[in-house]
Amino acid sequence: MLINSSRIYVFVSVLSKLEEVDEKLTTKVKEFSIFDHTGNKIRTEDREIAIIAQMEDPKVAILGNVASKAECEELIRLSKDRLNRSKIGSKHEVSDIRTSSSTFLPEDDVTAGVEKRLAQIMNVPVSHGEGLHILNYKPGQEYKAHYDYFKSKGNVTNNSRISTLVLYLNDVEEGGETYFPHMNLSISPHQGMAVYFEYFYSDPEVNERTLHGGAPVIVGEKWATTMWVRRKQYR
Ligand SMILES: O=C(O)CCC(=O)C(=O)O
Ligand SMILES: [Fe+2]
Repeated sequence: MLINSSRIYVFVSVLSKLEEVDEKLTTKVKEFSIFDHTGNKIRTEDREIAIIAQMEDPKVAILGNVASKAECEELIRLSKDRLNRSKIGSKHEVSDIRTSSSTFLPEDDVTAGVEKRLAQIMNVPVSHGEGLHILNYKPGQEYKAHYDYFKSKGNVTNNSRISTLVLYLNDVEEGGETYFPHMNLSISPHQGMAVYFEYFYSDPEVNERTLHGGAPVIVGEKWATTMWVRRKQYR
C-alpha cells in the first residue's frame, strides 16, 4: 500500500513537472510591434484617426477617418493620367498575379500631407516610406495573394519592407476586398478607411500569416493607395 501511494506520488509529480516544461516551451515571448497606439484613436498632427479593430501576431489594424473625401478624390484625380499596368517583383514584370493599373505619385501638397499622416500612423519617419502608390482596379482586375516583403537575398533585403498601409480612396460597389487567407480575414473597401499590417517578426510563421491579396472587383471600380515602409531610410 505504502509503495503504491509513493509510486502514485512520483508519477503525479513527474506529470506536473512535464506540464511546467511544456508551458515554458509553448509560451512565446510577445513580439514587438511598431504600431504601439493605445486607446481607440490616433492623434496625428492634422487628423484624428479611429482604430476600429485590431489583432496581434501579426499586428493588423483596421482604421477609419484616415483621409477626407476631398483628399481621396484629389489623389484619384492626380493619378488618372499617370496610370500604367501594375508590375511585380524586383524585376518589375507584368504578370497575371496583378492585373490592376498603378502609379507612384510625385510630391505635392496633398500627397505630402497624406504621406506624413500615414507615416505618423505607422510610427515611422516619412523617409522610410516608398511614397504613395495609387492602385486602380476595374471589374475583373485583382492582385492575387502575395507577400509585401521580398523573399530573395541581396540588396532588397538589406533594407527590407517592414509594414504596409492600404488606404481606400472610394467605395467599391461589389468585390475588391483586401483578404488575408491565412487569417480568414477580409476587409471591404470604404472611402477614407485603411488596413495596416506588419511583417518584420523574428518568427517567420507570423510574417507568413500576412499573405494577402486584392480580390477581383465585381461591380464598380476600386481606387486605393498603398504605403510600403522600409526598415531604414529609403528616400
Ligand atoms: O488592393 C488591395 O486591397 C491590396 C493591395 C496590396 O496588397 C499592395 O498594394 O501591396
Ligand atoms: Fe500587398
